[in-house]
This record gives sequence, C-alpha cells and structure tokens, in this order.
Amino acid sequence: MNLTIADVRLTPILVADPPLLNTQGVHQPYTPRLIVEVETADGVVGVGETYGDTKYLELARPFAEKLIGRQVSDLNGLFTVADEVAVDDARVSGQVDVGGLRGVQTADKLRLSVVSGFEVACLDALGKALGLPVHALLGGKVRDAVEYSAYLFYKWADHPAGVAAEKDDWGAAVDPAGVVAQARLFKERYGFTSFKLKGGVFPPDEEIAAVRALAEAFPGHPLRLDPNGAWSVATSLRVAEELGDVLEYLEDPALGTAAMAEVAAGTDVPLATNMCVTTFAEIAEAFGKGAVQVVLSDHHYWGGLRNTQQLAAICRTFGVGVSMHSNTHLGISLAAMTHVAATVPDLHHACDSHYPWQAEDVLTERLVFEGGKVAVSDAPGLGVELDREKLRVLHRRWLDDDGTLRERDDAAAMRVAEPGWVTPGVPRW
Ligand SMILES: O=C([O-])[C@@H](O)[C@@H](O)[C@H](O)[C@@H](O)C(=O)[O-]
Ligand SMILES: [Mg+2]
Repeated sequence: MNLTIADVRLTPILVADPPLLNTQGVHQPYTPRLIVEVETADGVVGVGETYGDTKYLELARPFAEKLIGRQVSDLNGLFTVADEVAVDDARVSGQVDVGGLRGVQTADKLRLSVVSGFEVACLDALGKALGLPVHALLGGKVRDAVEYSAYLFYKWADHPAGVAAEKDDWGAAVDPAGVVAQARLFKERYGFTSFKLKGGVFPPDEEIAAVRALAEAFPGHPLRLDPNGAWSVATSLRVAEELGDVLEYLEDPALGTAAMAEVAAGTDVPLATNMCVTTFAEIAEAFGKGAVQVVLSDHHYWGGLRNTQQLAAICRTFGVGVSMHSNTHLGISLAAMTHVAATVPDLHHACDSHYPWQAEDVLTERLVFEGGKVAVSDAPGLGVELDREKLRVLHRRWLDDDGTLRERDDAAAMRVAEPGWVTPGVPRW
C-alpha cells in the first residue's frame, strides 16, 4: 500500500443559499466553499471541505503544493506544513471575518481552517486505503447516530427582485407564526426535536415572542436563541430572565469574553459560544471567568477532527459542555462532523447544521437526517462519494462570478434590498 500523496486538487465552488437573515444582514444567493481532494500514489482519493473565501484559497494553494510526496497518514505533519505557509498580514490585522460572525481573526486560525479541509481529506483517503471508517481512525465511535438540531432562521421568501438566485421552498419567516411554521417543516422533513433560532435580527422582544411561540408549539423540546453577540449585557440578562424556563442555552448573547462573563454571572441560563472561544488561546480566560458553559466547536476553524477531540477533552476537564457549530456547509463536512461527534463521549446537546438549507451538494447521495439524527457510517473513510458532474457545475458558477460572491458578505447582500444598510454596531440592542 502506497500512502504517498501524488496529487492534490482544490475546487472552489459557489453553492446556492436561501435569503437567511442574521444581525449582519442576509445571506448572499450563493456562498463560497472549497472542496479538497487528496490522491495517493495508489489512486485512492480522499475528500475534504472548508471555507471558500479568497483568503482561504490563497493559503490552500501553497499548502497543497507542499503536501505532494508526504503521507496521508502524517496528520501531525499537516500542522508543521501549515506553519510554513505565509499569511498576508493585511488579511488578519484589524480584520474580522464575516463582520465577526466567525469570532477572532488570526493568522493561525486562518491556517487551521485550511488544515481542517486537508486533514479530513487525508483521513478519508487513509480510511479508504485501510478499509476503516474515519471514526475508527479517531479512536472509534461511542454512538451509532449523531443528533442535530433544527437551525431556524428569520428569512425572506425570496432573494431581492432582480438578484440571480435559486428558488427555495421554505417560504418566509419574519414573525413568530412564520418561525413556528418553519420549525414544523423542519420536524416534518427531518424529525428534529430541538430548535435553534438565529436571532439578532429583530428587536429582542420580537425574538422573545418567537421563542415563546416555539415553546408553546413544541412543549418540552430544547430551544436555543443565538443573536451573534448583538445584545448588551443588560439586554442579555433580560432575555435570559424572560426565557430562562424554556431555553436549553443562550448562544453568544453579548460579544466577547468580558461581556459573556458578566451575563453568565447574572443568570443560571447556560451560555454557549462559537464566537468568544474559537481558538485554544481563548480558552483559559473564558473558562477562568466562567464566561461560557458550552463551547460549540467548528472543526473547520479549530483545525480539524483531532483538534476537535482535543477541545472536547479540555472542555470535559473544566466541566464545560461541548457541541458543534455550523456555518453553511455541504455533505462532506456534515459527514466529517458526524464522525468526530460520534467519538466524543460527553456530547449532551444536539449539534448545529445548516445542511437542510443547502439544496445543492457535491455528493452522489445526500446525507439523511432520520429522527433528527445522522447515522454514523461504517463504510471506509467518510462514507461519501464525490459527484464530479455536480462539482463541475458549482465550480463553473464560481468561475463565472465576477468576484462579488467569492467572499461571504451578508451586509453587502442586505444593501441590495436596503441601500443604506451598514453592518450594525454592537451592541445593537
Ligand atoms: O449563517 C449564519 O448566518 C450564521 O449566523 C453563521 O454565520 C454563524 O456562524 C453561526 O451559525 C452561529 O451559530 O453563530
Ligand atoms: Mg452561534
């Protein structure tokens, strides 16, 4: 068996995305992702996926060249190689990613986001070569299915008139009744039993009313609200007080560790984050201050599946919960999330996933949620197969784009509907 990396292919794509609202604005009609393929000298191909904005591509290209001749089994070596890839300072100093939605922006985090795509591709190739599923390479699954939550968004029925976009069949959701109707659809289509609402879109009282409506429609079901740091400490505490009886946790109510610590000190509602703890360097302060009770790992920016396991071990040590964050992603990443989640013993919350919003994928068969869960595949590697024709079509879309959609920019998308729109200052309420 020859595990030497003989070829690496990078395919940036644009994937259709519905008009989902958040505190920054609205999703663009197409969003960038990067598909990574690693091929061994024996012709075994492993696939990975990560963020596709230009700054990730800029790093992925030199990184890919350095991998030729290395072993797909050399997962630790990926971090050494990453350190050799220069990050343009202009990409990080004073910069935020998607208006701050992905937390702090550092050179290391950019590198790790690139590493994760390659790590998953190497694990997939290694698993296929050895005849083992990825979860086995990570130490073995402790559960046969991984639970996900319905990721509810305020949403328009369509992208603004005149904008080239794919039509979706979810309809609009701009008030409590719309949110409940969307939740019912999620339950009907995928069997989800816990619900997360992306907040920070409307004044807090409207979002409180939406969560109350969800609690009435789905009594006893775990509920979460995530305004992406849009609220002041006082507002966060008021929301916690009003919804404390129905919330499983409140996610990033206020921005930054200091504000989160203040909120945490004033409420018994657990706080979750995918914004103030997104790197190992941020853990000590946040845990020391008791700022967060659940860390939502995103294996893309934490540096892959094995780093996610390390994060889970640190969380366990400090009595902090762990679950998973999601940003727009396709089936390769859902498969990767499912494999690693299957290996984490203390996973007590359903993971997030945007996957139901992505009608397009690059796989021959979509992953399926049954009863809100994805079954953990025991097939070699990730257990997914790349559909080259679908990949070609989505890549063509990326090639044809004039550059405007190659960077995620929710504020720019909002300006199409509201020309004066600027990214709201924080706290917004
Ligand atoms: O897709 C969105 O609009 C979300 O707001 C996303 O960008 C966040 O990273 C995320 O899902 C979250 O939980 O904060
Ligand atoms: Mg969040």
